[in-house]
Amino acid sequence: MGDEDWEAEIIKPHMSSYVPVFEKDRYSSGAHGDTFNRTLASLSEMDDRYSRRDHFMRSRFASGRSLGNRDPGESNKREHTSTMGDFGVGRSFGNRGFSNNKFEEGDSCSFWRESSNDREDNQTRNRGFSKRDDSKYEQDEGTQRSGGIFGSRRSALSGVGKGDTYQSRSGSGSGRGGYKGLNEEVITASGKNSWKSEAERRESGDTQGPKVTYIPPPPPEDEDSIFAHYQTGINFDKYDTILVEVSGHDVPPAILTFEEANLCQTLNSNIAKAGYTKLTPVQKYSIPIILGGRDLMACAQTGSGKTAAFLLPILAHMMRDGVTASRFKELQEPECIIVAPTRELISQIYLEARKFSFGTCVRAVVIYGGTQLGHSIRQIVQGCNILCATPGRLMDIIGKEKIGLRQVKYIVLDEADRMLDMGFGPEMKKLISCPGMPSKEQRQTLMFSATFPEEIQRLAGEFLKSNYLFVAVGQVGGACRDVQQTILQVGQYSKREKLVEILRNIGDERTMVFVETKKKADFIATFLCQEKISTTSIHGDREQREREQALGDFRCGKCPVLVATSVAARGLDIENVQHVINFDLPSTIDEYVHRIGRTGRCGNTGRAISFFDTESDNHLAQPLVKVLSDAQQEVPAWLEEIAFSMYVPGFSGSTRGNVFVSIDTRKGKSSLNTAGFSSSQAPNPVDDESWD
Ligand SMILES: Nc1ncnc2c1ncn2[C@@H]1O[C@H](COP(=O)(O)OP(=O)(O)OP(=O)(O)O)[C@@H](O)[C@H]1O
Repeated sequence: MGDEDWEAEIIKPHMSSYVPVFEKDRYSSGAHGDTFNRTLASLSEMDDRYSRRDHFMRSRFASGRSLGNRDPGESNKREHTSTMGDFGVGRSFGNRGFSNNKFEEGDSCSFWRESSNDREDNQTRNRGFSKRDDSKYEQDEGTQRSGGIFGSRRSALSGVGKGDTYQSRSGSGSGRGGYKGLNEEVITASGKNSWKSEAERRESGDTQGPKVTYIPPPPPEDEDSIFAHYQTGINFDKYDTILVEVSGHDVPPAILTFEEANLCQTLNSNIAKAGYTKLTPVQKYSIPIILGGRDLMACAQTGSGKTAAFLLPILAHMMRDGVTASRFKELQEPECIIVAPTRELISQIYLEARKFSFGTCVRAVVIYGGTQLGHSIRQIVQGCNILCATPGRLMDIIGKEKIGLRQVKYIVLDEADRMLDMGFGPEMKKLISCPGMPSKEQRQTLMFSATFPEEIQRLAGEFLKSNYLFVAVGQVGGACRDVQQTILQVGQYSKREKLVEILRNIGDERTMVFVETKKKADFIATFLCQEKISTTSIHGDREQREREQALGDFRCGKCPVLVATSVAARGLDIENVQHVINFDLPSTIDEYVHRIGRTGRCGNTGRAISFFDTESDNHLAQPLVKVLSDAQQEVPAWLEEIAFSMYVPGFSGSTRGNVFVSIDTRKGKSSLNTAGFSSSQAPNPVDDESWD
């Protein structure tokens, strides 16, 4: 069957009554349910066709299931042949006739070759916006309460709202995940510079579309939930053996115990209630540096306690400086601003801030896109010492003059490499040049991540005092050694079968499955539900309420499988995630390191299995070999062969995957990359599609 047949076939709408587990409760009837069913029907139909095709593929190439044992050259040839014959290499289904409503309308082809049409910023184009009257924030714009991220890690989040719909992709603009891209400043009707990009306006709900009405549920108030935590793992003590390097002048000595930090009694009590008895290496070094008033860039492996490494000394300073209890005011002037790239991550950081500031007069507030703007403002005006925010919502609130920056003493960029890259860098630059923002000499700027590409480190200099310190725990950009990494050679047409096989073996253990695009996340989640594997999904096209519900269902074990795009790759700290599966490998090795870091946290062990498709992933072979060997993992011989074959000494042309030049062919941009395994500054379509 040729490409045309395939496309024509899969866009036909079909009815089906099937509703997957991950949305089952919601769609028993009504128009929305119909929509959803129709969508699923298309998927289901497509799935059937796909299965037949897949089956055809397998029977054509009887060894298709054991690609891992094949000679790479042979495998390449086979996969290539089958792809050419059936799906058409180089065809971009995604470029044909997709619009915002594509998913609901049954245009659900292009799961395998889609690119730009699955991107966040495409969905925002040509949407107008109107500036809302600030005073409206006091009005109740309607609520859509449901379970959310503010649950104890142990508590189940339940209660899917009645009448919920699966219309996150309906083009309403309400609560869509993504914001990115056009960063032009906007002069509003009042002549004020709103500091907002088009995408930010959409994130804030400041568009002509329906208003964002979602109000996240309040965080738990009881002490047990606030201090709920999971146990450190058997390898926690091994952190002590990791080499730490601190560069810069006049480095304060590391501390070895919490007592040495000389924190106030309330903080010490909170640390104890949180179950922290011993410092992790990044905490040992960062806490005295921050307490000493120095700027810091810290790079430490995933899951090794970076959040507390900045929160504790900031809180200690605030307490020492006699921070006053903030009270209701129209304009709040926080002492600390923490930014992170995703809504779920910033919510998590907020919960940590709330935990460590428990019993003090410090008030932390979180604001992020996809929620009602009025709600964010209401939270802020009640008092705000520590503001945790995603960049879009932050700039929005600053533009609305609800936040004054004159008192800012600390700025924290979590996932700093992501915050400074092409996607968020412009917002961050705007933030530090906002009127009233103290200069870098007058504030303390702190950056944390598990990865820090060199070019981003250079950019970071603009934000930091010249005498900043750099802490590297272990290999910069290295993977956590507590994660057992396995790379399997799996062609794209065998991936689903392999995934099911693995998940059946895994049983009920919590597993995150990463895929390349939002549509594919839905598709794979639906497919797994059809296979009777309880699954939910999180990506930037889902409404915020749905994203939080999905995360809640995953956290509490209701859905032990979470299919995610890169929106969930960084920072999320979920108890008991035992497995990460890269159904699709990410485009950069840094992203790989973050993804697999969702397991093996805090001294616990975990497993990561990645499907390596020789049609699309060869550029990752070299950096993967490096990451695997640095983490003392077994390196498959076939991967080494591919890595070796990709190596062209002295060549600096456009070959994707050359170790000396990293090129994102989808952007057509290249950047020098000495290690060959860091992300380029240019986000690619995959990145674009998944961030908010
Ligand atoms: N000293 C400690 N003792 C016990 N648990 C700790 C300690 N420090 C941090 N933790 C816990 O370890 C887990 C991981 O911490 P955190 O999320 O801060 O890691 P991270 O380094 O920021 O990871 P990522 O790079 O993925 O963002 C959290 O549950 C946190 O509460």
